[in-house]
Amino acid sequence: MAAFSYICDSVAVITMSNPPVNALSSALIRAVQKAVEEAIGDFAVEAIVIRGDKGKFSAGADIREFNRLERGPPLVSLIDLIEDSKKPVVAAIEGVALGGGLELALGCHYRIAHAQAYVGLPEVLLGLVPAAGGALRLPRLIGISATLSMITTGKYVQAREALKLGIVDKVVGENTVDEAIQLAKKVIGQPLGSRQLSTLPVQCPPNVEAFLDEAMVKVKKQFRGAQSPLACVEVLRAAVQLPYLEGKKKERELFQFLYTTDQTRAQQYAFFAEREVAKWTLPSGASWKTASPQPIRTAAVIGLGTMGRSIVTSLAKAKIPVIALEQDKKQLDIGSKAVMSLLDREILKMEQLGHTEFTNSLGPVQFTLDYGKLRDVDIVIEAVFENMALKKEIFRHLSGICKPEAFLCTNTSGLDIDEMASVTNRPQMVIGTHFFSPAHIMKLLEVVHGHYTSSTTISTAMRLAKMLGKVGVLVGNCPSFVGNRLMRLYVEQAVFLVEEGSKPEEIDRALEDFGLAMGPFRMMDLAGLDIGWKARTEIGLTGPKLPIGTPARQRGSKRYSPLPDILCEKGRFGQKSGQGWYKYEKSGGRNAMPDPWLYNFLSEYQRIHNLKTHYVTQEEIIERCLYVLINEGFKVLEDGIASGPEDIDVIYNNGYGWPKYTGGPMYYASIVGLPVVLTKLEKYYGANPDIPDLKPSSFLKKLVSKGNPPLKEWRSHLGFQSSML
Ligand SMILES: CCCCCCC[C@H](O)CC(=O)SCCNC(=O)CCNC(=O)[C@H](O)C(C)(C)COP(=O)([O-])OP(=O)([O-])OC[C@H]1O[C@@H](n2cnc3c(N)ncnc32)[C@H](O)[C@@H]1OP(=O)([O-])[O-]
Ligand SMILES: NC(=O)c1ccc[n+]([C@@H]2O[C@H](COP(=O)([O-])OP(=O)(O)OC[C@H]3O[C@@H](n4cnc5c(N)ncnc54)[C@H](O)[C@@H]3O)[C@@H](O)[C@H]2O)c1
Repeated sequence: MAAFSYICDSVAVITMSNPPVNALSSALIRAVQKAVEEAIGDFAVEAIVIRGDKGKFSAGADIREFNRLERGPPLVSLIDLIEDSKKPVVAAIEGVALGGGLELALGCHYRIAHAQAYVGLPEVLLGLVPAAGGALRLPRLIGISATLSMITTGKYVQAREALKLGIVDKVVGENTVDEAIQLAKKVIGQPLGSRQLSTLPVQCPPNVEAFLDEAMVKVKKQFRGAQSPLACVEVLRAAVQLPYLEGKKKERELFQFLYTTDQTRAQQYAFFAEREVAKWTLPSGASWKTASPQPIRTAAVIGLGTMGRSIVTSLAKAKIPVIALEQDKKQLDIGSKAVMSLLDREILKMEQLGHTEFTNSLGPVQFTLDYGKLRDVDIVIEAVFENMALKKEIFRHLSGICKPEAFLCTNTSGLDIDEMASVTNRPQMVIGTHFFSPAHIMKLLEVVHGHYTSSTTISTAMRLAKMLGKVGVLVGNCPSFVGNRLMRLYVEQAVFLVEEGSKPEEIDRALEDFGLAMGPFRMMDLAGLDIGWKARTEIGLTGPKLPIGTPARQRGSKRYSPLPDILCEKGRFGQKSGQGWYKYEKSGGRNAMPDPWLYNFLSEYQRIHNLKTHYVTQEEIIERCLYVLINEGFKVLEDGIASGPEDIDVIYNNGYGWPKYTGGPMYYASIVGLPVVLTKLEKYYGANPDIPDLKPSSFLKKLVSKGNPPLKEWRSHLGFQSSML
């Protein structure tokens, strides 16, 4: 840990060093402060350049220090010291300048960035507000509107966009530090007043108060339930209404308030959980440290339906050349048009952000019907219909065609990976890569490890996730894997509650108020009710394979609701057919409206089946839908399908619209308290003995009997004997 300096001509170059991301720990802040003071006091120095070691400026305040009691020197006074310097200070930004890192750069008088660098104020993603002057200096530099968009979303802005916005003064392709030294030399002796951002007026739109009121309404709607985006708007209001020094006080107050909330603790947990899951380990001892990923230089995707087309786009965005294959000319034409339109949209987005060279930097896509073209690719991702016989036929075929080193992946939502692997000549190189829709946007990749899958294959699939900018989570092979296995029970519980007297919109509202991006009924309507119907028909839960005489609302000894099947039989597939659990303005419409037809239909259904309805409270909706999901999470841990609660939380936070500010379902359970979750499950199971999924899992019971240990200790109570990983 050091901030070391050298003098080049009359320019002192101060390097911040705290691997791996030069986080501004107390020790680093102290070291930089000392180096800056020395440079300011040194007669031989006429200008200063601040840079980060190993190609990274700084990822901001050291989050690992957040929970420590002792505090180092404040970052705020270091930044003030830099801004007040009479000698010009230039930030040479390589890699990242995030949070406190960007705030430090904003304290510098000039900023030069490498073309590949990113800047941003992502504090909101940790449940905080920028608190080292970022939300006060940035609007003085780029205006309220652009600052609002950056600090409420926490988005990372690439150098060229940062240049367009005015955050940096220059973008360079190479030698960032040399360029910064040249600039520093050039500006020696020039007045710095206009470069000291805290002294400038805030750039406001005409009716700024109305603008901020409107922003508050929008942010409340967009980030339902999250506190920190609202605090970001408040901080901007302070920037507008108060002189800089008073604004600083307000910024500090808001930070200190947020700092004590459950939301920030949950979001920090979620941040570290995402890093934790990348460090996979198998009971065999193989791990992310020992296994070597193989290079992925080329890829192929089979099937260009909903998923295939967005997987191709995701690969192209990561600059990986792709061969896209379909079953016949008609599907190939449809699929290739869809891919080209997705790629065009990506290019447009990037051009709008100032990336003129982006067009050349998408991976090339080649469309074909010819399997022979797949001979030399490094990896194939199959995304055809969810049908085992078809998938096996394709895997058998690929096995004969692809080079022996090629990895064979399936995007199945939940079919058996081992069964597919068994028909190939390389079962150790077969793996599930379960993308989420739309694959070029959603951050999650569930990496499904089969019985035969080698550690090299796992390592390569996890590397693929990283190359695509996704979070890869390694899970074991069981029907529906982790995400969908839990989701099925949650959705089923919601449907049971409709049978019992609730309405789809009441259930959606309760769960959306809890913070989920979309309630279960709107989600089913969006995804298409026919998908689940097809799957249930295939396994004989409904349709012609269902044995004659099976009671309508029972399968074996378990309760079953035929409601979704009946809606499909009536052609109500959701948005695509203009009606499902809701009605829509037209087929393909998105505006979900409660449907009086459904109310009549439900009353009739309840009458026919002689169902007693009751008033379903918001509390019951939340508890039954979420606790059944959490209970299954404990079973997944018990079965060794996920290696820890963090894996489940990362899956839900990134693939299912779970509100990150509650940390994820397992973290949420730990906050509610496991004894509470257990008691409620016992109560609901007692009232519904025909819903065995409500029966508390033995792992949950074990944890309660061990005194409700904190989440980070759960793994130690698991043992590895049942691990499927
Ligand atoms: C009134 C009081 C005043 C307070 C002042 C407040 C100042 C400010 O406003 C608050 C902040 O800056 S809040 C901060 C705002 N900043 C952010 O939110 C930035 C968050 N960071 C990121 O977005 C990504 O990590 C990067 C894009 C930097 C690198 O991505 P990548 O290349 O894919 O790599 P990776 O795998 O992601 O990370 C590698 C390792 O680095 C670790 N680590 C990372 N950042 C850290 C940090 N700040 N700290 C500590 N550690 C940090 C990470 O855990 C991992 O460690 P491991 O032991 O190996 O597991
Ligand atoms: N739709 C989702 O939200 C989603 C999410 C995750 C995973 N999945 C899984 O992804 C897979 C694909 O799902 P989808 O929704 O994209 O299906 P889809 O029906 O939209 O597309 C499947 C495509 O595969 C093509 N295809 C069929 N047989 C083929 C063959 N022999 N050779 C080449 N192409 C062939 C079809 O022409 C079609 O274009 C399924 O396994 C599904 O379970 C779907």
